[in-house]
Amino acid sequence: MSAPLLEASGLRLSFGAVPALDDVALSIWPGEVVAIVGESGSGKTTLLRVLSGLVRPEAGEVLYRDPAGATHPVQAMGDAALRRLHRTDWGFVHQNPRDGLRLGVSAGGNIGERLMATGARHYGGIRQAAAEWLQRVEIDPARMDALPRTFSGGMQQRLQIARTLVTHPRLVFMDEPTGGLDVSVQARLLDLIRALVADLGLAVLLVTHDIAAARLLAHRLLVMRRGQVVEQGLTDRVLDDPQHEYTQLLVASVLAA
Ligand SMILES: Nc1ncnc2c1ncn2[C@@H]1O[C@H](COP(=O)(O)OP(=O)(O)OP(=O)(O)O)[C@@H](O)[C@H]1O
Repeated sequence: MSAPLLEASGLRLSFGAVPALDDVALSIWPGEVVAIVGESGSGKTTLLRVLSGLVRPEAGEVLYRDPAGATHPVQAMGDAALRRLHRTDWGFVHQNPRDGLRLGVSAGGNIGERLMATGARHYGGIRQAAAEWLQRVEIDPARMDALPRTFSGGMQQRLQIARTLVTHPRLVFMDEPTGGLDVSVQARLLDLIRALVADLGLAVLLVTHDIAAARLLAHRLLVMRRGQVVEQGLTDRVLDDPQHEYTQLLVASVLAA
């Protein structure tokens, strides 16, 4: 009955002699969390950027299905339509919160701005929603008027997540959302992401080199190596019974670490 939110096929992109994407296909359904794992340089971030329309592939197609069920080739969308999509039905959580936040705007403003971009106008209502979202991501609403630069790295990342989710996107792209944080902070953030994803029924495309994070969050895994998907399947199947030699190495190196 349901159909994929996003369907990609035949994606290719090279940087010089390096094939960052080599005939990649992928679909994601509503409410599904798909992790893209692989070593550094395997093409994960490039794939996320192509899927979200930020970078154009040399070949292949990405189809976006809107809430009414109509499909649109992402690469043919104009800049304005793509920007609107990124503010409404899609969200993007960057590894570095500074890439997803406005540092000169208060914490509440960072959340409120997204709501205003989707048409909210009532100041009291926007402030109320911002306070609720701060609470939801475990930031004291009393910090509403503080600037994000006065926040710790973990708090900034939680604020970026609140700013992204406040407009209830159906699909969220996450690029190493816990990268660069202390291990204890990572664990707490992963738990928070897991709870929010389940509560909101979000579909998430998660890029990570952290197999434990993929195991915790993802229903399905894609393993990338040198621009190709070498293995994919349900998370537990791939991690407990890896078929491809490279996946076996990846899993073994984590277990040995
Ligand atoms: N803008 C660019 N210019 C030149 N080469 C690039 C560019 N972006 C990516 N590459 C190359 O494409 C390949 C894939 O890079 P990508 O960043 O997608 O890998 P990744 O799996 O996300 O790695 P990491 O985990 O280190 O972020 C790498 O060899 C990288 O050096």
